[in-house]
Amino acid sequence: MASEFKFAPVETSTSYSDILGDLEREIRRERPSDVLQFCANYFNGKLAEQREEFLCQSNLGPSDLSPQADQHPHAVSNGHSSPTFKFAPPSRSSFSSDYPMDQSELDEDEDEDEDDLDHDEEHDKFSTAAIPSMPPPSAYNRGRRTSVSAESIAPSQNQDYVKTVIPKSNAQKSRIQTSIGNNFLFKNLDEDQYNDVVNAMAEKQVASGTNVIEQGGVGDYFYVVESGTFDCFISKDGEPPIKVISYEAGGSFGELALMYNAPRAATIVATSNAVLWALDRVTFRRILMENTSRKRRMYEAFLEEVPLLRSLKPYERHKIADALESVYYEDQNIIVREGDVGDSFYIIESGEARVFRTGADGSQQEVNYLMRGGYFGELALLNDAPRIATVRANGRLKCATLGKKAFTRLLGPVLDILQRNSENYHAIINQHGTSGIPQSN
Ligand SMILES: Nc1ncnc2c1ncn2[C@@H]1O[C@@H]2COP(=O)(O)O[C@H]2[C@H]1O
Repeated sequence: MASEFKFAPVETSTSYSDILGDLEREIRRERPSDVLQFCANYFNGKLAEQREEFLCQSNLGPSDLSPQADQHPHAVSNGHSSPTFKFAPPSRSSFSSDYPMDQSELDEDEDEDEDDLDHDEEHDKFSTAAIPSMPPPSAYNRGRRTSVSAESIAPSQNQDYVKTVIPKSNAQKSRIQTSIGNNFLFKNLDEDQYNDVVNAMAEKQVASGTNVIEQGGVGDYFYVVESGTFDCFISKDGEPPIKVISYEAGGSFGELALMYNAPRAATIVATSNAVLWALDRVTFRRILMENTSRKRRMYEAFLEEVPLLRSLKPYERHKIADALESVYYEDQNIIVREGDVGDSFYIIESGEARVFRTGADGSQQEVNYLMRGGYFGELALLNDAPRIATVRANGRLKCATLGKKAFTRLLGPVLDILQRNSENYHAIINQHGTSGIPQSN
């Protein structure tokens, strides 16, 4: 880890009122819709210029500030539809691309130096016609934190917030509605919050092969996919980038850097021409962050314990956490009924459930018993077939549930385990003359 580099103050003849005068002129000229964000970016730009000036004066190059940069691969853009890479390394030693920080670090981090905003080259990578104009991005000091505070750290407590409003046609609004309708992060918004989010979103047309986010860059936007596909790559310790996940319509990415004031944890590349809705950092933090981090924290420990999900990477479990809903049942309540159409998958958070099948003589036979961490309801979803068993609460029961779409999208990596286990059910069927029963683990 590089030792912290301290900037010596640069002598400047610019007075406070000159600075404010310049800013005032810029604001009149640019007429930004988000004045606060514009000011934050403006001062960051100034700060970067000042530091560059200092670098020139002291004959330091950026690599002197970020010594790891040269040790990492910088693959070259080929400009075609295949992904292009240009990775910059995360600059914080505490940062891990699996998951940047835990909550205590987050709190500490927030107390310590609040939000910071650097400009990023991301703005220049695709059409930003719908995004309020920003000062030119600075390539300086990538991924390194500056201490310009852009917005409150406790977003919900910020009363002075200036809302971002990007005018939209009804057609655009309805496209946003469709895009975020399947995304769990937008569930439970009240009407005002929903309107604020729709108003703040900016449409971005992205050409295939574009790096929308670059690992190590600074977070400015959270993205929801309207159409097209994206791949996510992580590069670690000079090794070749590894593809960790793909996104399609309704998917979202880019939340981590905004939540944790951390460098971008991964590179996201468009694998087809695509349309994104970009939500600025201030609006994301004010409206979506609290709920997202609360849900991830809530399910984190539990999902780690679920045997089925053990092989998943932490980030894959976080995506599942975003999509989960907890449901409660009283003793003897039926959760799924044999013969019904299945639309949900269940993991037991607490309590117990008993599984029954109708035997050849029409009687109910108990065929399985499930406890915390056990799962059921996957067969109907996997096979697009009616439920083959009834599951009943044995005492009070709490389940975390995933709908069919989320199940298909998020449990892809454990599909082989699910299928293997379902073959075990068939062995049970053949042995006992009953149809298959979901196995707990
Ligand atoms: N395994 C992963 N680790 C970290 N980020 C990931 C991972 N998989 C997907 N991502 C997404 O990639 C995004 C890169 O930008 P962010 O760090 O802001 O947010 C990140 C996540 O939304």
